[in-house]
Amino acid sequence: MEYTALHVQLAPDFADILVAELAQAGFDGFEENTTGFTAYGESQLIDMATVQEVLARYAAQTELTSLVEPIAKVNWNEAWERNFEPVVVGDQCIVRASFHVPMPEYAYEIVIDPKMSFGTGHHATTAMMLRYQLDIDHVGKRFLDVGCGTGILSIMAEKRGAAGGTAFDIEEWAVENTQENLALNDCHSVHVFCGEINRIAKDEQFEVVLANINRNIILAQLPQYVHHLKTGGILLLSGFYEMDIPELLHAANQLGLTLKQQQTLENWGCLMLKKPE
Ligand SMILES: C[S@@+](CC[C@H](N)C(=O)[O-])C[C@H]1O[C@@H](n2cnc3c(N)ncnc32)[C@H](O)[C@@H]1O
Repeated sequence: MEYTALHVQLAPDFADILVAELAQAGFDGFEENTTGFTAYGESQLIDMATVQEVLARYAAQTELTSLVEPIAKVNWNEAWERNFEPVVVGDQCIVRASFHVPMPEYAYEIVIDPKMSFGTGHHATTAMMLRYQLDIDHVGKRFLDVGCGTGILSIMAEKRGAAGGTAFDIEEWAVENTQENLALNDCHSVHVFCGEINRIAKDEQFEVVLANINRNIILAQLPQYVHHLKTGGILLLSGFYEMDIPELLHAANQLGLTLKQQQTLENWGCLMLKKPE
């Protein structure tokens, strides 16, 4: 397998948004440094025309330099061990890697070895999803984790007392990583598969649906999330920008959902929605 590394230097204000756009163009690993970041991805999955368009657009707005380099292999263990600091979410939860010292003083200690998957709690969208998971009742409930990445939201759901759930992702490596991280956290109630939401049985419903993906996928799949959500159930959404909230709320209202809470962090948005009884 061949990989591509894209080294980018730019003003920090633009980094998060650019990372999101590059992720949509096929890059799936990001390593921050003091002047920018390096994006990694499997060469054949990267849409280089889109990448060039995106870089040109950012270069017109801010000082940006970039260098594309083919690389044989990414040593993810080295990359994330260099960069992964434990991250505190709310005041009860810590997300750390397996090589950090245990921190049992936190009510929810989540151990993540992310490798190439998204979802360490460092990203604003994951952090906001986790914060809302600390607010909602999971006890005895079943959940659906759409786009599970590292599996972090499923781990939190089980630690919060959920009876079990289903997690899936379109990326095989994310599914493998979710399975590894579930095992690291002694979570055994989650069924994980590689694929899309249409693989969920038509009549299967969940009390909690978690989807931290992106604006376009959420808008396209919202009817399916609602279909698989039990009445009285909670849908948590993130992965979109603050400016997309009105459009997403409108779509959610059209489908009969009511807004319970909303939050924003670093220009990203997160919604807590309810399917009325
Ligand atoms: C922003 S990450 C979120 C990861 C994790 N759930 C979190 O909250 O940190 C989005 C994940 O969705 C996956 N994904 C993208 N499109 C998808 C789709 N149509 N169906 C399922 N997963 C998808 C990506 O591979 C990625 O792992």
